[in-house]
Amino acid sequence: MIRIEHLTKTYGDYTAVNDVSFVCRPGRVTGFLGPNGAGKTTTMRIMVGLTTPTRGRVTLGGHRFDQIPNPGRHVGVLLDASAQHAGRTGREVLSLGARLMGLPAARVEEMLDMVSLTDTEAGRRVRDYSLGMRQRLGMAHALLGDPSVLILDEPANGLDPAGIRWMRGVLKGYADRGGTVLLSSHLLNEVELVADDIVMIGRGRIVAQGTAQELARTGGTLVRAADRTALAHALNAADITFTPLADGLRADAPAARIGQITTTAQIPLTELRPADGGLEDLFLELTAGTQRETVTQGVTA
Ligand SMILES: Nc1ncnc2c1ncn2[C@@H]1O[C@H](COP(=O)(O)OP(=O)(O)OP(=O)(O)O)[C@@H](O)[C@H]1O
Repeated sequence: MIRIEHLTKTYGDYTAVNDVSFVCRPGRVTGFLGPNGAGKTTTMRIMVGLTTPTRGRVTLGGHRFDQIPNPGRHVGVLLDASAQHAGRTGREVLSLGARLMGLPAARVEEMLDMVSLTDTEAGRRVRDYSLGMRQRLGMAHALLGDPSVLILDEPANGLDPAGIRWMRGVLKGYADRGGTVLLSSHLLNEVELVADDIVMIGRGRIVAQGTAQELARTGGTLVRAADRTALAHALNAADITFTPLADGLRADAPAARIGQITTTAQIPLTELRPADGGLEDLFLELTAGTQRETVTQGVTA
């Protein structure tokens, strides 16, 4: 369990992280989603004691990171795939980690195998690794001590599609065995395919959090009927807000509720389904103004 409570980090008069609170639960993957510069890395660095918070605190299994003896046995960390010593080989990086954590040498080979780094690749210096290979090595290092918590900053960066799928499988399997995973990304589709819970951050503040299903539902329901006037009238009568679309409308209520209302009002529907891109719309909407690009209508289609 990771518990983040009222975390704030300021640099001079700039607030990088602003009163952030959330919990990551065992057996679940928590996606930490936000555009560039939102405050994800800063939050994660505070979690593992690399940055001091201005206010608030983080506990991992009830303890601050710096109070955990042999932290690698409890918390696996991958913050920067390029942080490893460039002059060491992948195998040396893992062997050193294993020795520091008091693990048998066999664990190194096990991990190399798990992340599919071949014998030749493991013998190459990290400076000659591709970004994807560095991420694999970083994952091996994070999992080396068989920790119960994983903190990963953009771990899929640089991985090819097969690598991204592999990573998803590793994280899901890890959570299924009871592990706690926090994974950051600025890419929604990367997160929504693997996360059970999602925390969205924009300009240092949490803008939404909940289960992936809950947040997807906030996309509302797409509903179409031949008689649009009758449909709008029925929704108004039921106090359901909606947004008119070119050939239908998006109602701010679950599909089951809309179905109930339109059935009672005897309005034949031509379409009724959760609105497309619920999470994506929400992400773009909630972080609008916190992004560098201007989000214009139609871009999300
Ligand atoms: N040491 C520092 N001094 C001043 N500002 C900093 C420092 N570290 C981070 N920041 C600022 O804090 C903000 C949040 O940065 P952070 O790296 O946490 O964002 P992020 O969500 O991880 O972004 P990205 O997706 O681009 O990695 C940015 O505006 C960044 O410039």
